[in-house]
Amino acid sequence: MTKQAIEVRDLSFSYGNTSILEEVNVSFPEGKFSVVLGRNGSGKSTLFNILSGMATYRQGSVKLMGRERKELSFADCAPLMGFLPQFHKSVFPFQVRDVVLTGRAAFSSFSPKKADLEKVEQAIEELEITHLLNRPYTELSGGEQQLVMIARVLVQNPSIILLDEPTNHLDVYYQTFVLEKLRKLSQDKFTVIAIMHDPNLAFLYADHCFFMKNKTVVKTNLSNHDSELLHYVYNVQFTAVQVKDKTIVVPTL
Ligand SMILES: Nc1ncnc2c1ncn2[C@@H]1O[C@H](COP(=O)(O)OP(=O)(O)OP(=O)(O)O)[C@@H](O)[C@H]1O
Repeated sequence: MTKQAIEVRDLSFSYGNTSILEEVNVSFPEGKFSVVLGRNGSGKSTLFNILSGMATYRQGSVKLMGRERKELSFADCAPLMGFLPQFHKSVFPFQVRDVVLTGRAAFSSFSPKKADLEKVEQAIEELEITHLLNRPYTELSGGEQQLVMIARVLVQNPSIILLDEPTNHLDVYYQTFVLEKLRKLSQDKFTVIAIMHDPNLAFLYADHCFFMKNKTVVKTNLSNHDSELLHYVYNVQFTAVQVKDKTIVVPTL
């Protein structure tokens, strides 16, 4: 049986009196690359903020590797989950090397060890951003900052990697580069869960796609590529076309 890295049961969440999530039930399988899609404001980031512990839930259950999320301490969570939030602005001109190193903070407190520095070098090399190593983070472009923040999550080496729009600001080369990397990480037994906006990139790279609509994750028997499901989620008519063994969808003209 497939093991679930995250199990969400009957989760509801409100900001003040405004209900954002209602009765969400979803499980993200371990060692797979899952993508969450849905229209703007459908609650994707809110769900991720709850999964990552940035927002606190009062109704329902969220289990990470079988353990209730709100009962886990910061130290419990660091090896379990790394999170790339949607917005990450720094006002301090720290060098890229130091920003990435903060991903090891939960493991090394204030005195990084040789192994921590090696992990930083390795992540920076893996993401092909060695040329940025000594640059102030605040002077980087949006896409460069995004890559630095992905490296920061990787050095944490968590079992579950949660990314809110990881391809934000990235050019086509880096979009495919990062998605390849995420797919490879899932093949290496990491659980990768990302929010994305492009259904085609999700279909090309992910093992599973989940759609949010009407404050919850859609339960459906329809396949991901089904134009009927996509119409329901996005209120746009889609035409599906076959490219080799892949299905691609385009808005119907
Ligand atoms: N801190 C907050 N206080 C009040 N309402 C909020 C807050 N954060 C988000 N919301 C509202 O919650 C709803 C869901 O927002 P959320 O950011 O989760 O959506 P999303 O699906 O991630 O959207 P997008 O695709 O645009 O990033 C929106 O209506 C938003 O205005």
